[in-house]
Amino acid sequence: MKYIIGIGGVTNGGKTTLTNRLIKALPNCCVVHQDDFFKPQDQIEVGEDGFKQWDVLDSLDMEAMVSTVRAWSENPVKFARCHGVNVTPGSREPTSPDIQILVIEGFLLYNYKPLVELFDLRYYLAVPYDECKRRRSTRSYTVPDPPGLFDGHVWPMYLKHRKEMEDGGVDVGKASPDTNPSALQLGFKELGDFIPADFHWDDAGCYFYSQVVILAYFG
Ligand SMILES: Nc1ncnc2c1ncn2[C@@H]1O[C@H](COP(=O)(O)OP(=O)(O)OP(=O)(O)O)[C@@H](O)[C@H]1O
Ligand SMILES: NC(=O)c1ccc[n+]([C@@H]2O[C@H](CO)[C@@H](O)[C@H]2O)c1
Repeated sequence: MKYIIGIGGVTNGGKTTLTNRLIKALPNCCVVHQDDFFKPQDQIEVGEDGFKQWDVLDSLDMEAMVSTVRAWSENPVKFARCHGVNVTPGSREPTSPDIQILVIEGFLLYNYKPLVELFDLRYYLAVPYDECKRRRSTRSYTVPDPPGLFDGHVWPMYLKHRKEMEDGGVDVGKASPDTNPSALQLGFKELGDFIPADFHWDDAGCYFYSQVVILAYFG
């Protein structure tokens, strides 16, 4: 059985942190980071606002990203071995099936149709504006943020893409893992098995951890 899990959401929402937890805890688990598909700096357009437009789909080679995901789908075992992931053969017993997992982590996973339809599970991490801005101000990317980028470009693009995703009907939230067979097969009845112990599942169907809200869709 193959599963593709998306860890999407806002910049500095904790996607990499959660992804690193998941890949340690899950068997036969490969990872794809969307940030590895940024185009070279000289190909990033400068907007009318004067900022390089990093936080848009055009700044990413999404075709190459989808090809990478397809390469995993065609032969997960070969992909895992090529990427140094230890492969444990599962038994053919239904109770312990042969499971291969791909975790895809990134800030714009659910706005590109050829990618969005490949996920079996979608997570979306969100943090409030103040916390996001604070975290971002401590980060140093390969190309450092110029003054004003967060308010002038990063946050407005996050809001725009989130709205597009929601308007487009991409479901990232409010489904209970208790009712979904594919989540159960992965052992996701209690997500806390895989992520920090102080996560909790609230009545509205969202996970919380520290300031992070996790919306999860079990498709
Ligand atoms: N649950 C959490 N509670 C508090 N702080 C967190 C949590 N998860 C991550 N952080 C902190 O938030 C910052 C961003 O985390 P991380 O790099 O995982 O985010 P990200 O979503 O992958 O960011 P980006 O993709 O924009 O680079 C780090 O300083 C990390 O220590
Ligand atoms: N990784 C990079 O090359 C890079 C360069 C410039 C900006 N960023 C930022 O990364 C975030 C997604 O993780 C986006 O908000 C980009 O602004 C990344």
